Amino acid sequence: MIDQFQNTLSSIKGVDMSLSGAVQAHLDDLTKPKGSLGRLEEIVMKYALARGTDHPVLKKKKVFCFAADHGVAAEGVSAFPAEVTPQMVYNMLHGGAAINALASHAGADLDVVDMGVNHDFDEHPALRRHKVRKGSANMAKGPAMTMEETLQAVMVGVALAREAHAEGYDLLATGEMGIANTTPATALYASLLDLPVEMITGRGTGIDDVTLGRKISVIKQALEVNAGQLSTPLEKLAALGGFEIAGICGLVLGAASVGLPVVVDGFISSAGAVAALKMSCGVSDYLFFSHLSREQGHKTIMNRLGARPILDLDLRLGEGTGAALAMQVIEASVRVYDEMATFSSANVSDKSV
Ligand SMILES: O=C(O)c1ccc[n+]([C@@H]2O[C@H](COP(=O)([O-])O)[C@@H](O)[C@H]2O)c1
Ligand SMILES: Cc1cc2nc[nH]c2cc1C
Repeated sequence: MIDQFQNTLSSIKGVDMSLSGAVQAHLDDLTKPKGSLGRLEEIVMKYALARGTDHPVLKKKKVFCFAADHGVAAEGVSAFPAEVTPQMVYNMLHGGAAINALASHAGADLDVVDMGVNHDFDEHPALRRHKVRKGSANMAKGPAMTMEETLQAVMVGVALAREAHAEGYDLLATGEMGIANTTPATALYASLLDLPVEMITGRGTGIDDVTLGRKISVIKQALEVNAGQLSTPLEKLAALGGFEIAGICGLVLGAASVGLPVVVDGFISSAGAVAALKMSCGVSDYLFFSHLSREQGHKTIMNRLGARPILDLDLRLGEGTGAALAMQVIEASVRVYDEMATFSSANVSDKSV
């Protein structure tokens, strides 16, 4: 498994920047003052470079919502009980979650991926069954996952990205569902980006002050207990992550390895993406951070990465909701690039006075 993982990393190549001249020339030839479509121009440039063409197409889109449970939930770090994880998976399979509405609005397909939910699910067309274990171990007492489990979960994400590429998808998005998962996500950020725990620990599903204090202590304890096994990004992911976070990390790596752009959802998805970035910096050419989560710390983390998320709507739900919305902005960027007239074709003067 480690060989497959290393092969994935070595197949990630940065984009061919030599295409940027042709893309910029087309953008500047469209009937608008230069640069006046602002970040839409930046977005279509990134999308075109990731796709390796100055005639990019964006038709097929898919959101992967990775679900898992977390042993650290037993420390009382969430406002909701762990049973909500499988209950929300059923809600998604029945079409009743926010991500169902927003993926449908974006014209994106939705796959729910069971990476490690503490429940046995029957087969369902929208459910991908890749359970590694029925929930991670409590990271406050030891590593959340073994190295073998971590690699297995990462390689599930890689395989899903490659399958989507083979099926002709143009753009992928991450999402997640997992009660307590802001706790491992925060521990990962603290370790991967060397950020103070207090500064980046937030209220997740809506915890009170007492629970917030406990959550901070639990994260610090996890960093201490696992201190001996935090040398590489993969070790950090194993000790402090979770099955859905590892799946997201794999989806990002797999997408980058086949030249497919991927839209990263909020606080927890970004942790999987940051793990992938630390494993291979070439990944950044393929990543769109969809939105700035309301979750405390996300702004600090985005600033640390030098990333500017596409949207800022005070979302803090996860599931892939912000990513589905941002897919529509990316699609809008590609459509203006593709559909607008040029100065010469529309007989509009391109000279400013
Ligand atoms: O994506 C976000 O920015 C986000 C921020 C806060 C909470 N969540 C969601 O809420 C759950 C985790 O919150 P918690 O309090 O149980 O750690 C999990 O199911 C996430 O999808 C998601
Ligand atoms: C109801 C509910 C829905 C969610 N969706 C993502 N995380 C969630 C957490 C809760 C509690």
